[in-house]
Parts: sequence; structure tokens; C-alpha cells
Amino acid sequence: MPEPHVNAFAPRRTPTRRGPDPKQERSVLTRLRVLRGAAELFTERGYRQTSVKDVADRVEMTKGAVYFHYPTKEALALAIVDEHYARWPKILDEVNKEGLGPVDTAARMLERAAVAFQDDVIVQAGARLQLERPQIDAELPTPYVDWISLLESLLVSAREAGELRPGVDPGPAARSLVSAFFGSQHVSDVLSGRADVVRRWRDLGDLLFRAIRA
Ligand SMILES: CCC[C@@H]1OCC(CO)=C1C(=O)O
Repeated sequence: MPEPHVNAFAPRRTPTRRGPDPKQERSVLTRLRVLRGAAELFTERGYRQTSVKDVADRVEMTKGAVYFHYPTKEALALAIVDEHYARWPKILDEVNKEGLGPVDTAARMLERAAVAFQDDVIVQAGARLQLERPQIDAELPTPYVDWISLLESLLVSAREAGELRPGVDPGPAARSLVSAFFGSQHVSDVLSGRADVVRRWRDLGDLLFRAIRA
């Protein structure tokens, strides 16, 4: 069983770990409910066109209850973007369990990302908020860099394992894969609301991985 691939996704913020507490559990579930409602609205209408009142109405809570969990709209946006990025290390742990080689791990990760962009409103909202980051007065994480670093480390391992076509440089190849995936999911979003994002990525991803595999 090959060594699990390095998890390049830096933990964004260390969540406070406490034992199970029913009151706390209810609070966690409410926070998630608010986050999901906000993600739905940010995805549907964008950051500027969504108010905290809209979020409260969507989740059938008072504005005060929403503010209890997220003191500002910016805090809501930041929490959603953090949750967006928190998806990838969990998926990488699952993909690593498949015991694939580095190139196949890279391909599988991007395939799983496409499925997440199709099905997961937190992932969709995180992407839209990152596009709208100039409108958001919060320190959002720098986009794309963790994916580039993950894919570059996988392609370096691939080159060492003889899985990379001679002359393919892991750095530029990783940057190209991220740009290609971003573009593919964006085109799918605009043209089909991401209904065809998996197929669209498979078509482009197959082409690109044919070009980089030995
Ligand atoms: C894997 C492509 C990059 C990915 O796609 C949308 C988006 C949001 O900004 C991303 C990121 O920041 O990593």
C-alpha cells in the first residue's frame, strides 16, 4: 500500500474540540443550518444581493438568532469559504485509501471535486464568494494555491515514479490543471448551473491527463 499522499491543504482554522454536549450539539446543528441557508442564497443571488434578513427568512429564524452565530455577513461568507476548503483534505483522505498512484490520485481528486461542485452548495457558494472577494470586507483565503500545491506534490511523486511523460514539469502542469478545472466548472455553471460539470470536466481532464502521463 503506497504511502498516503501529502495533504497540502493547510488547516484553515483549528476548530475548538470539546466533548459531546447536547446544548452544544444543537448549536452546531443550528450553525450548519444557517451556513447552508446563506450558501444557498449566496449561490443563487451573490453576496451583495443577499442580506442577513434574507438568510434569516430562508432558515426561518430571527435576524438576532443568525447574528448570535455569525456576528456579521462577512463572518458568514468567511465561514462558508473555510468550509469550502475544508472539504478537500477530507476527500483526499478518502482518495488516499484507494491506494492509487500519484497521477491517478490527482485525477481522482479532480473528479471528486467536480462531483462536489455539482452537488455541494457549500462548495458552490465558496467558489462564488471567491469570485466576489473584492466586495467582501473579510480576509478570505487566497484561492487556488492549495490545489496547485497538492497537484504539484502529486506530480513530483509521479515524475519520481516514472508516471509522467518526459519533459512535463510538475509546477506548470499543476497550475494548468487548476486553471483548466476552474474554467471548466465556471463554464458549466454559467451554461448549465453545473448540471454538466462532471461530464465537462471528464472531457477536459481526460485530454489533459493523456498529455501528462508517461
Ligand atoms: C480546483 C480549481 C480551483 C478551485 O475552483 C474554484 C475555487 C474557488 O476559488 C478553487 C480554489 O480556490 O481552489
